[in-house]
Formats: sequence, structure tokens, C-alpha cells
Amino acid sequence: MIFLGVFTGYNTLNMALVLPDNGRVIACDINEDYVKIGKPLWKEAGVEHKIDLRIKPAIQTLDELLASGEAETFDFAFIDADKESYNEYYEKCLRLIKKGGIIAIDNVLWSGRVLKPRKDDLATQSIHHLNEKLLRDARVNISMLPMGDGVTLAFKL
Ligand SMILES: C[S@@+](CC[C@H](N)C(=O)[O-])C[C@H]1O[C@@H](n2cnc3c(N)ncnc32)[C@H](O)[C@@H]1O
Repeated sequence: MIFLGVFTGYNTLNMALVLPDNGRVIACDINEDYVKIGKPLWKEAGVEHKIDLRIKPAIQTLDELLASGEAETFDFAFIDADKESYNEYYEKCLRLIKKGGIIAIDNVLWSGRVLKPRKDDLATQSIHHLNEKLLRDARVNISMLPMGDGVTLAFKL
């Protein structure tokens, strides 16, 4: 699976815990300081070998995966890095996952701001545009879960 936005690594750990022993998490973040907080727990939990941490802009990591021939090889992607890049993350993840795979997109409600994005609020505009696009995207079936800050599950057809 692909995990965009590791932060302290807590949910990366959760993902690694539920994967089989030969499963792999491509864990992407630009800030190693946050990741360092939770990384020791990956080892303590015995799942460090499943986590391939890439500290660089997530777009670059996704491009590298595509360039190394890994299109349509992943089962699941979780998008929770910088909101301004959500559309690019979605498009690249859609190429990387298999048919029948799932992309989970976090914060699609963005505390309700997506209803009326301000012109100068690029993060909210970005999420709003992706929400609108997903409604009409024939490449996926979607299910929007209105829990927490909203998570959309997009199933690749
Ligand atoms: C909301 S936090 C992620 C929370 C995490 N998914 C969790 O469940 O605890 C967003 C993360 O995205 C990272 N981030 C921001 N811009 C990024 C980029 N261009 N590429 C990769 N990661 C980025 C930040 O460093 C931060 O750790």
C-alpha cells in the first residue's frame, strides 16, 4: 500500500500491523522530525521490515514508483499529505493501484469549509475541486464516509 502523510507514524504502524508479513507500506513524508517520534515503535511492534519510508516530496516518490514500472501493483492508497496536491496525489495513486483497489482520501469535509471555499484558501479549494471531480469520475465508484473530518473511499473500476 501507499501512505501519503506519515506525520508521527501512528497510522502507518496501524497499516503495517494489519498487512501480511510480505506486505509493504510505501510511507511518504517530507518531515523526518515528526516521523522520528513514532518510528521506534515500528521496530518494537515487529513490523519495521514492512515499511519503506521515503523522506521527500510525495509527488516525487509516486513518480519514481511509476517510472520503475509499479503501475497497477498496489491494493490500497491513503492520501493525507498536503491538501494543495490532492488532485495530483489522486491521479498518480489511481495509476498505481490495481483494478478493484481502493484509494482513501482523508479530510474531505475539511471542517465544513469545502461548502464555501474562500478564493485565497488553496487547501480548501483543492479538496473542494477533488470532491466535485470524484462525483463524476467514471473510473471509480465512491463512498464518502461522513465520520470525523470525512473520508472518501474510491474503488478503481
Ligand atoms: C495531517 S498530517 C498526516 C497525519 C497522519 N496521516 C496520521 O494519520 O497521523 C500531514 C503530513 O503530510 C506531510 N506533508 C506535507 N507536505 C508533504 C509533501 N509535499 N510530501 C509528503 N508529505 C508531506 C506533513 O509533513 C505531515 O506529516
